[in-house]
This record gives sequence, structure tokens and C-alpha cells, in this order.
Amino acid sequence: MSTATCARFCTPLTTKPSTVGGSTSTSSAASKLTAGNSGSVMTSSGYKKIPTNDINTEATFTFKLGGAGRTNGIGSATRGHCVASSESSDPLESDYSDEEEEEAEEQHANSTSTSTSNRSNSSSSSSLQDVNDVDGDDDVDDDDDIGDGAAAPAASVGATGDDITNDSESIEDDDGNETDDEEDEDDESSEEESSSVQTAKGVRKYHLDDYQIIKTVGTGTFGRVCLCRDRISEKYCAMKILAMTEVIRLKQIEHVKNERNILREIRHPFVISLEWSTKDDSNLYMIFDYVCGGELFTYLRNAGKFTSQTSNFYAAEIVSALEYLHSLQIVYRDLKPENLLINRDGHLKITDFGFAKKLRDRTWTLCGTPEYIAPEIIQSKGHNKAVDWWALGVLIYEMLVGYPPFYDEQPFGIYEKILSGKIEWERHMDPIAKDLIKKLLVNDRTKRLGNMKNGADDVKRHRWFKHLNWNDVYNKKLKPPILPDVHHDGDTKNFDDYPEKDWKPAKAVDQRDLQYFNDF
Ligand SMILES: Nc1ncnc2c1ncn2[C@@H]1O[C@H](COP(=O)(O)OP(=O)(O)OP(=O)(O)O)[C@@H](O)[C@H]1O
Repeated sequence: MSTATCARFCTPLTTKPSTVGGSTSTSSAASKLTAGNSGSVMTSSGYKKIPTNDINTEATFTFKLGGAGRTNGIGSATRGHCVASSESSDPLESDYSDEEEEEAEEQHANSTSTSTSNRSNSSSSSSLQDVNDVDGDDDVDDDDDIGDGAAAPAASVGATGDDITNDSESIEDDDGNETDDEEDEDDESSEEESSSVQTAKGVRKYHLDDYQIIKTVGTGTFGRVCLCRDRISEKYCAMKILAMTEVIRLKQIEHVKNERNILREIRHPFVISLEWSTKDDSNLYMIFDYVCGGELFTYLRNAGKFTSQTSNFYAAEIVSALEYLHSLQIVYRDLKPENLLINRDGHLKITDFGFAKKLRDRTWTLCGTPEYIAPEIIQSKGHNKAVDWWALGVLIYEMLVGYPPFYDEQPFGIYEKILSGKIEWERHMDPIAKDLIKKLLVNDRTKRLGNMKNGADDVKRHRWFKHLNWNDVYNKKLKPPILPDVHHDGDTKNFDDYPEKDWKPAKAVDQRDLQYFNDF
């Protein structure tokens, strides 16, 4: 997660606050670069699309880049979500209307046809064609379509059995009658929201007070992630705390709701599990399983590069997860080693669904009567799952080589390299892995492995994965190449230290603003 204070737009550019194990010192640099009439603003870590009515006004971007820097493996450049704030009174504006967004994207593409793409040196890069696509919300369901009314998160968490509570003191019995009336009364007078959730072990009424915050393990654009302990189950959890004022200021309301809604819907061995989410009048809260091994990024930077076998293991688990997400029409869009956590058992958990989007059914499928199909359907202008397969190619390269395939000190340089399609190959690189990477890093997404008619199967059948039984992958039967050094489930040694006293309580938002989060 980055300390970039820029709002999150759908250009996942990442900056890390510090290198692993180091303490965080944050310096900030402001950047003001406009791209003329392009509808985009070039920043030191990427470009941000701006609404057309903001074009030619100077949007101000403030970056906080980590002191030690989250290096890309080559030089000193950091990589971070780039974000910006523009001065609109409508906090929902960040998710531009389809028209605005398309227009901004088109203008951007026109003005940058030879030199830009929308990626930093992180791993979900795409071609110029995809610049038009990456955040084409025309392909995305409205948030209301995602997950609302679906089973509450912990219902699915509980379905796995072991991680909720069997402590009868503060959970409801099967009939939904509370067994702890006193606690309930307290809650009603509290500002916090609580909710009853069906779990495998009965109905549990969740409260924020159930969680004892222990330590910050990550920071992000809107807040932080803390290790905490569930007083009821005594299980360690990660609590993502997002300050509503920041979410509103940076116009990320829809993205945050989107993240929560998608997380509620999904359940996969290699994807982080959302246990519960709630809010009070200052913050939004999401409670996850705590993944104590830390980020794959850490291990990769420490090792320099991974062997083909190690890379293959992680790539396989990601393929399994992407196949699952795509089967639900979810495009993840933020694949990179920073978002891959290693569990105590050595298996991966993909985290940070801040850019994930639910796609509309068959947006890209040629359906209907051919004579009547509109050109934009044939051209398939929206973003799609292909961006994740591209990112997988970048990630496999980075694991094998130690740095990403498209790198430059300046973002424009990165974009040029992505568009040029030229990749430098290490002499001794595993030729079979290289073949897969080449097939994933295809600018024409219609020819990109994973995005053709056989979907993920094409990737799974590639020779690099030939030895794998994909059921074994899913069932965690493969032997993990790295076992994190942890002494107990709540161990934080694999995470950076964050100065706790820097955290000031978030300001409460007024009733009007609170309404933006009614359905959170
Ligand atoms: N479930 C978890 N277990 C352990 N650590 C976690 C967990 N979730 C997140 N983290 C840590 O916190 C960091 C930030 O989490 P995350 O990326 O979800 O936050 P974010 O606010 O979306 O970040 P950004 O602003 O960069 O998008 C992660 O990189 C990871 O180091």
C-alpha cells in the first residue's frame, strides 16, 4: 500500500513507504504537469485522467514518496499509486460518468498516441489500446449491481469453519436470539454500526469493539491496515481503516464501495477473505484474515530474483485466482508483488481490491445477430480481463529477472517502452517461461494468452505449467518454495514498522456526507 496521498484513479501506480524492515520516513514532492488538452495529467508516477471540464486547469498533485523508496528493483524510482485531487464539489465525481471518462480517455489517447500508456513500473500494464480501456466504466456494473443484498461477508467466511467464534457469550443462538443482552444495549447507544451475520457456527453479532487493535502493518491512501485481535474468537485479523473524509476528498467513494462489494462476493484460497465490514461516523472498516508472511515484494527484493520453479509456483496460484475472478466477471487490475501476501503456510493471498471491477456480462462477446452489432461492440472498447493477463506477464518477468520488463526513470519512458513492445531478455532465462511471458505481453489483446476463446485454459495449458495438476494447485497441495519466518499467527516481523503516534483520529463527517456510505 502506498503513502501516496493522491486519490486512487484507475491507474494503479504504486509507491511504497519504505523498503522492508526499514522505518518509514516520508518525504513529499509535488508535481504539476498538465498534458495540454489531453484530458490527462502526467505526474511523476503516471498519468491521471481528469474530467473534461478540468482540462487545461491545473490539477494539483501531491505525492508522498517513501523516504527509502519502494524500489523497482533497478534504480531508485519508487512505484506507487498515483493519485490526485481535483477541486470539484461533488465527491462522487471521481467515478466519472461513462461519457466523461471515455472522452477524457480518448483525448488522452489522441494526444499521446506515440508515447504514453497508463502504467507505472508496476505490473498491470497495458498497451495504448488499453489506455482507452483500463477504466472504461462503460463496461462496469453500477455498484448497486454488485453484491448488494448478497449474503453478508462472514457468512461465507464462516462457511470454511474454523475462523469465527464458538464463544457463545456474545453471539446469537441459532434462532437469532441474543445471548448477551447487556452488550446489545451498549451497542445501541454507540455510534458504531454492528451487524448480525450468519456463520457456520451460528449467527454472530459483530461490533467494532470486538477487535483489539495491536499494530499498524500497512498504510494507504486513505488510512491504514492494522493487525488486530478478535476478542471473541481470539483470532488475529487485519483491519483496514479508511478515513471517510479522505475517501470523499479524493473522490473514491464508488471505488471503496466497489472494493467492499466485490470482496463480499468472492471466496478463493488465494484471495484475501473479507470477514466483516462496517463504519462509524469517521471511518470505514474492513476486517480481513491476517496474512502474517508479508508481501511477496519483500521476498523478491531480498532474493533479487526467483528461480523458475519458485516463480512457477506463485504464478500458478495467481492463475488459479484470476481464473476464478474472471469467471465471476471480476477484473482485478492491480496485480503486482506488493499486493500478493504470503500466508504462514507459504501460499499466496491476493489483497487490495481497490481497483477491481465487476464487468457486465458478455460485454465483449459477439452476440446477437451479426448484421446488427454496433461497431463499438466489435471494437470492444471497454477494459476487460486481458489487463490481468498482461499483468501476469509482467509479474512473471519481474519474478524471474528481478525487475519489471518496462522500466524507465520517467513514467513517459515506461509508457514508451510498453508501447514499443520491446522487451530485453536475460540470456539465461528459462526459455519456456520466456515463451509464456511473450504470449502474455502481447499488445493486441485479442491475441493475448488468457484473453482468447479458451480463456484461462490457454494459460493453464502452457508448457511452463505442464507438470501441474490444477486441482492440486487449488487445493494447496503444491509445496511452497518459501515458508515465512513467523513465530505465531500475530507475528508482525514481516511488515514495516509504522510510527503509531502519527495517527490522528479521523474527523467525523457530517450527516450529509455520511449518506454517501449508506450502503457500506
Ligand atoms: N489481510 C492482510 N494481512 C496482512 N497485511 C495486510 C492485509 N491487508 C493488507 N495488508 C498490508 O497492508 C498494506 C496495505 O493494504 P491495501 O493495499 O489493501 O491498502 P490500500 O489502502 O488499498 O493501499 P493503496 O492505497 O496502496 O491502494 C498491504 O500492502 C499489506 O502490506
